[in-house]
Amino acid sequence: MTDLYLASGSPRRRELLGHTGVTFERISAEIDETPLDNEPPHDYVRRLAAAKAEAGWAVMLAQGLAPRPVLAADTTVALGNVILGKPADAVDATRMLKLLSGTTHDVLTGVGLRTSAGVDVVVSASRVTFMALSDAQIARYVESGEPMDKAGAYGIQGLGGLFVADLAGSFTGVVGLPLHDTALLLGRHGLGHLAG
Ligand SMILES: Cc1cn([C@H]2C[C@H](O)[C@@H](COP(=O)(O)OP(=O)(O)OP(=O)(O)O)O2)c(=O)[nH]c1=O
Repeated sequence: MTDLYLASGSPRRRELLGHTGVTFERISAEIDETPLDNEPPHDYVRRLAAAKAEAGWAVMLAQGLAPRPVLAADTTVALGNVILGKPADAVDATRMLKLLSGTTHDVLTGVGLRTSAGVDVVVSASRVTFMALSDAQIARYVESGEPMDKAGAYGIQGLGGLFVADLAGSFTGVVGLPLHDTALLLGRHGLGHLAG
């Protein structure tokens, strides 16, 4: 029997979730990802992870699907209190990469699990240090197209990994679904390899 629904369009999240030992189906859940005025990044990812899980739960009910827990996640890059989401275009990606060049930033991933008891959220926080990037290196990277669907305009699992001089935290959290924290969250609800 299927354990849960994954409210995410991200192929990376689908692949990572498979490692936790749950069986799942995908469900769509679209939400407004605009940060509130002066919203701290930690509060923002927590709110979005919960909202995505709630949105998935609402879709499940509206479509009359079999009731199951709904898992969702949100990843954001934070430079201090500045939230860097997915770049709007190549110019925006270039702006973000210039901000990250030669600095250390936080990558926060919130994971929400909506059950009939409510929504349970965990946040994984990692610190990533970038090498100093030249304008030519940034231009070539933006040209590759890799930054476009990723928070902070880079993918640590791809070419973006070349820029990462140091990582403290969860590699899978940076990619979009922290395996350890997600498995513990699922385990608390009796699901997956870390249940019981
Ligand atoms: C920093 C970083 C982000 N990312 C990705 C993870 C997320 O997919 C994306 C941030 O966008 P999100 O809004 O978290 O997720 P999404 O829109 O891709 O998918 P969903 O349907 O679940 O809402 O950035 C990487 O793949 N590698 C990285 O190194």
